[in-house]
Amino acid sequence: MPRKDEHNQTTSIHKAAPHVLVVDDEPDIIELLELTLARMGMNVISTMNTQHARQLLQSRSFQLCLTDMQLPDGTGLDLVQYITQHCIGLPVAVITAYGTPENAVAALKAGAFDYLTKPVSLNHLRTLVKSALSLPPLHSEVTPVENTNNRRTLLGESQPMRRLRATIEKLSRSQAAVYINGESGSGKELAARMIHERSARHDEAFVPVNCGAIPENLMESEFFGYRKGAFTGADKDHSGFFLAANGGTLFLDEVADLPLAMQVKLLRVIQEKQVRKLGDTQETNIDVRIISATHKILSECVENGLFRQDLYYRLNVIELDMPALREMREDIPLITERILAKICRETSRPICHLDQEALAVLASYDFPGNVRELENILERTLALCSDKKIGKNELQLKPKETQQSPSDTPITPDQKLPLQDYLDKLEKESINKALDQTLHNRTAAAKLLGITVRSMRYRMDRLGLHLKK
Ligand SMILES: Nc1ncnc2c1ncn2[C@@H]1O[C@H](COP(=O)(O)OP(=O)(O)OP(=O)(O)O)[C@@H](O)[C@H]1O
Repeated sequence: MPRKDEHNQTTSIHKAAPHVLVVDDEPDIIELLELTLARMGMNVISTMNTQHARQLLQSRSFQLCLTDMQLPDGTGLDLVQYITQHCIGLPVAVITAYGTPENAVAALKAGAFDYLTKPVSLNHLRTLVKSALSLPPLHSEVTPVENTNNRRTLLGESQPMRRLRATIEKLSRSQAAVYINGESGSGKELAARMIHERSARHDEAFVPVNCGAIPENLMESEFFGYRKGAFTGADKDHSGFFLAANGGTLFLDEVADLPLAMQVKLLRVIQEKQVRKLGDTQETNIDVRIISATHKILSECVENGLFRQDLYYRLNVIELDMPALREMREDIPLITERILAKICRETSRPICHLDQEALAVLASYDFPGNVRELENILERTLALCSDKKIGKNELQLKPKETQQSPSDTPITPDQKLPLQDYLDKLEKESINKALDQTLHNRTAAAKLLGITVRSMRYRMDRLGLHLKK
């Protein structure tokens, strides 16, 4: 009997059963998906082309859409784009042919929740469906003031911060690997937590790992765990980061610091979705979302041979750039007030405020350590001052910190500057010299310094240097 375009599994219809739209032109796959989903208690509607899928999406309400990539009248990607524009909040997953990872990445970038590879593994399908259906309801967090449920959020009302929060909201409705780039203290870990807390994985663990802080000889046992007796001192079983994060999110901070040998092992685990503890003979299936971050430029680490390109592509499906605090100066007063209120609450003291002059000093400061540095400055200030109104002197910013006394004299290490300040000064001088020599041609100056143009741009931004017009 010829297959009709639409199959309504009336036998399994239940009032509260989630509705799933399946779009595929292969009868075998439709049948497999219909059977599996019906057994999971879903109400399935199937169609074989994108045009009919659009009509169904317009006329009915669904809780999930599964679509093949290659369809007779278009691609699954078209459908993902249609859904992200017209059915906001509806998770859509694509089914890609084996060996076409670029399709999966394109779909994730376009806003797909996740992807399945053919031949479809029923285990993966079930996990995907359960995750998609446990997504929390969509809500807008473009304005954090509306955030009523006490979850931590990135503060700020500037354009970059509002855009960032909107992107985080979108990313939390996907399973894609996210790579967060930004300066130290700019909120990378907070962004990763926000993605996790707003995702289908919010009830499972968020496991943050500082890759730069683990001794190389312990890396494998820390990441993959071990069985009792695997080595001297292994007196009990240990889960390791991957198993601890199973079902949840693993946050790999300072990922550029992973040694190359460990990168190979990490890639294998991410690709296979299986982990084997040291001393174990069995692999365990894992379902972990990876979010990674570094203050370095990862693509440069790849260029320099310090980071594997294949792992870079796995981790960097979607890139999130954290703005530096000095790029959102207008937010400094608001963030300052919120941090002050928080410290006052935590230390049970009356709420205090900065006066206009003190706020102006902070608003013009460059914050190389970003919001973390602002937090430290305010904590120090409140620890030393009991007034309700805080003036600029109470902030105790050194002249260098207020950046009101730039010195043109060359500095040497004997001047006992903090190392970072000393290195920044040297870097600034070299860049300025190269720019002068090349009549402010950034590309030529970068070449002269033996760095890429991207690195040059990043360093100039970081040091607050501008090209002369
Ligand atoms: N926009 C923001 N609003 C409120 N708090 C922020 C914001 N950005 C950063 N913070 C706070 O600043 C501190 C540092 O943030 P976080 O640890 O997320 O930075 P990071 O980029 O991961 O730093 P590092 O690179 O050093 O690991 C945290 O207490 C965080 O809550």
